[in-house]
Amino acid sequence: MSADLGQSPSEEATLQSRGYQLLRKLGEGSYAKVYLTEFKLRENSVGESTKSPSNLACKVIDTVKAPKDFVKKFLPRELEILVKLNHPHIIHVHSIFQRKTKYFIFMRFAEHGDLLEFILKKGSISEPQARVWIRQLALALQYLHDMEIAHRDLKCENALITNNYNLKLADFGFARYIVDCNGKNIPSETYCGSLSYAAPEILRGMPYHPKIADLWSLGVILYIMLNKAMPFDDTNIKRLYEQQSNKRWRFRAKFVDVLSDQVKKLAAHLLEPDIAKRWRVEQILNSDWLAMDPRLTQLNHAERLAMQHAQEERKKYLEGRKGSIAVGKKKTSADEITMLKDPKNQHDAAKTAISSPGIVEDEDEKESVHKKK
Ligand SMILES: Nc1ncnc2c1ncn2[C@@H]1O[C@H](COP(=O)(O)OP(=O)(O)OP(=O)(O)O)[C@@H](O)[C@H]1O
Repeated sequence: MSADLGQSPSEEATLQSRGYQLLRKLGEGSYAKVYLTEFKLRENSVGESTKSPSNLACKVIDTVKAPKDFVKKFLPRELEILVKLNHPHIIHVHSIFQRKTKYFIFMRFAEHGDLLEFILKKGSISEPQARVWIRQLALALQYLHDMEIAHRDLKCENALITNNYNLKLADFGFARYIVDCNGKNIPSETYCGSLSYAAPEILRGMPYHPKIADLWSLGVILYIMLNKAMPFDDTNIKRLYEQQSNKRWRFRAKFVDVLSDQVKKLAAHLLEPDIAKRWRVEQILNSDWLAMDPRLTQLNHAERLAMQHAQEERKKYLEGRKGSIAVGKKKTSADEITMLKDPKNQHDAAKTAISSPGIVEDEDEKESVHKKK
């Protein structure tokens, strides 16, 4: 057993025969561990690698170690949603395997880790950089919401940063479809995610609109980016709710004078306790703040393609729920492995992007990016 990697020799051998080798642990969540992985594509008849190895991240979920509720309810939803997503600002899932009690989700490796780690290491985010990243998250959210999916766990730890300083939304462990097959809204009743990012309507404990609650969490992320601090004291739920409802938050003294009125306005409209008044994703994308960088007012090719994809997927979903994934139902023999998402036969919206004049291009994504100096 490779203790650090939590792998048995047979598991290691099975993954290696498919070209995957776990290298080291990158992070850990409630029921999953994430590892840096080397992937060697085997293409010729004698099984030799014809391409240089690439790095991926692998999220390993052991259903034996997770609670029943998670395995029966949340994990199947996460897998069902992951296989459908294809957006330049959502972490690209390369392949998904099941072997015995474990699920292996191989995805793009984000070299600069998550946004929380980044802020803790490098400090608060400059306003121009926050503008690029909030736009990327807002577009990812618009895509999900167009597909009638709510994320329900938006937080800095679930926003990953690539080598080119692009932000990718990750972790769909609490995501769910929010309409039934007739397109009727199903309000959420389960409290999900992290308290610090939870909207006041969730804390009230009543059924809530998950799309609107996602926008509150985005407001918390915006605040954290700009202040390197949390907007509210969350050590006591009652106090947290009271602060949220009475808009008792402010920008830190050392930032308040340097931040633009436009970003302050956006933060106030997202951290808005009244759900009827809280800004929707389109209002963020059309805000004066984003327009301060004219390059960010246009969609690039990949972003436009992804929007079309969302409409098609929404239609398919409403026509009938196809291809839902049954977790843990199938018994597999020692070396048998079930493939839930194949690395082949995928088109990657992120790789079909074209450039816009004046925008710094990413090697494989060609998105808007401001480099952190
Ligand atoms: N693709 C990736 N590249 C680099 N690091 C990653 C990647 N995916 C996840 N991580 C790291 O692993 C951590 C845990 O991943 P993830 O949030 O998917 O697990 P989780 O068990 O669902 O977490 P949680 O309990 O918070 O919901 C992330 O916060 C991040 O630091």
